Amino acid sequence: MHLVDQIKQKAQKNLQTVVLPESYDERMLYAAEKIVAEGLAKLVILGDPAKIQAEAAAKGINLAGVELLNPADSPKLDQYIADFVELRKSKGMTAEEAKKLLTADDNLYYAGMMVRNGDAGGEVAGATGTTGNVLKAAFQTVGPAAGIKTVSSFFLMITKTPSFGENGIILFADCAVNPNPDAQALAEIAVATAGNCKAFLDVEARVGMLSFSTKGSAAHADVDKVTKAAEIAKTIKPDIQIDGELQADAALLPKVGEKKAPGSPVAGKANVLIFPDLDAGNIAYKLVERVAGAEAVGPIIQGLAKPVNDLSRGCSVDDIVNVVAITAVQAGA
Ligand SMILES: CC(C)(COP(=O)(O)OP(=O)(O)OC[C@H]1O[C@@H](n2cnc3c(N)ncnc32)[C@H](O)[C@@H]1OP(=O)(O)O)[C@@H](O)C(=O)NCCC(=O)NCCS
Ligand SMILES: CC(=O)OP(=O)(O)O
Repeated sequence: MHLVDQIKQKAQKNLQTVVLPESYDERMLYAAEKIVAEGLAKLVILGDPAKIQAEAAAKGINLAGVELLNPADSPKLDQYIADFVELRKSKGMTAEEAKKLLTADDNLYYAGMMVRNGDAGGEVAGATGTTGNVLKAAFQTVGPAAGIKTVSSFFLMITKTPSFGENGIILFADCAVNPNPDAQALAEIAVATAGNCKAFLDVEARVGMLSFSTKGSAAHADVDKVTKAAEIAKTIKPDIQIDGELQADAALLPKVGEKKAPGSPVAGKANVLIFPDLDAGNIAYKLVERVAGAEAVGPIIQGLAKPVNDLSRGCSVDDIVNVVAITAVQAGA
């Protein structure tokens, strides 16, 4: 069964509530109709209910079964304002500023406080909002899970070539959050993504730490960062199967892996690819999606205390449905 269908089945068996703040993006309303029809999650959509209903009616979208909630009219608003002021008091947060953020048109902070307070199990946004804005709101409301220093992200890249990764599926990280991770952060990204490889694919990760060099073929500080990150990852998780630095061809193709990195436990069969920075990760996922025709599911955020997941502004309705299903599964885990 296709991975996305497996995830959807899990979501259907344990119905969770997901909040969608971006009612002002019509793709969210089309996705909501599908999510309810497929029984993937209970939904709360934030915004002016009259406006949302009018938009849905004009487009022939059926929102029966979806809760519509205007943050400005919510009985929880005052409690959320007080909680947010307390949460951000060391940053000088005032009640006035908190109210402004929690009733802002993007609804991102209100959605985050719903997740923080358990009024929704998870959140999906980013069809309209930039990743930076979605993440800032999530960091400030939900925050990192205990013990996590580096929140990051991964994509499930479902390629058309079964010989790559795990039956064609490869986890790419970090493609959305950390612009320029140092060796420690890169190691934490690798370890977190290896954990999600096991969680989502039920197989042990084989992590390729990517670079423009394989096993010393080039000498540069950027290469040193990647080799150091691989070493740090082994100290965080001694049983992790990880190798680097590796070029992408050495990580993915057995023949090239044998030639460039003989004896590597990962070369030629990596199912997790860790990119050295966000330039590489974000550009790579978009090229593999758009040029090679892979399905790119994500970005799935890893390391937050509760699930908040992002989207690309170029997402389709089905992309939203898929990420909501993943969020619901995470919320129910
Ligand atoms: C994610 C991002 C917005 C964080 O920026 P920032 O300026 O640190 O944001 P904030 O200051 O609002 O951060 C809020 C808190 O989260 C923390 N934080 C930021 N990034 C973090 C990370 N990766 N892991 C854990 N905590 C993080 C901050 O330290 C801050 O903590 P504090 O409030 O206790 O001081 C920024 O790194 C970014 O824009 N990343 C690129 C996003 C992007 O454009 N991706 C490409 C498209 S997908
Ligand atoms: C994940 C991502 O790249 O998002 P966007 O395309 O919206 O910048």
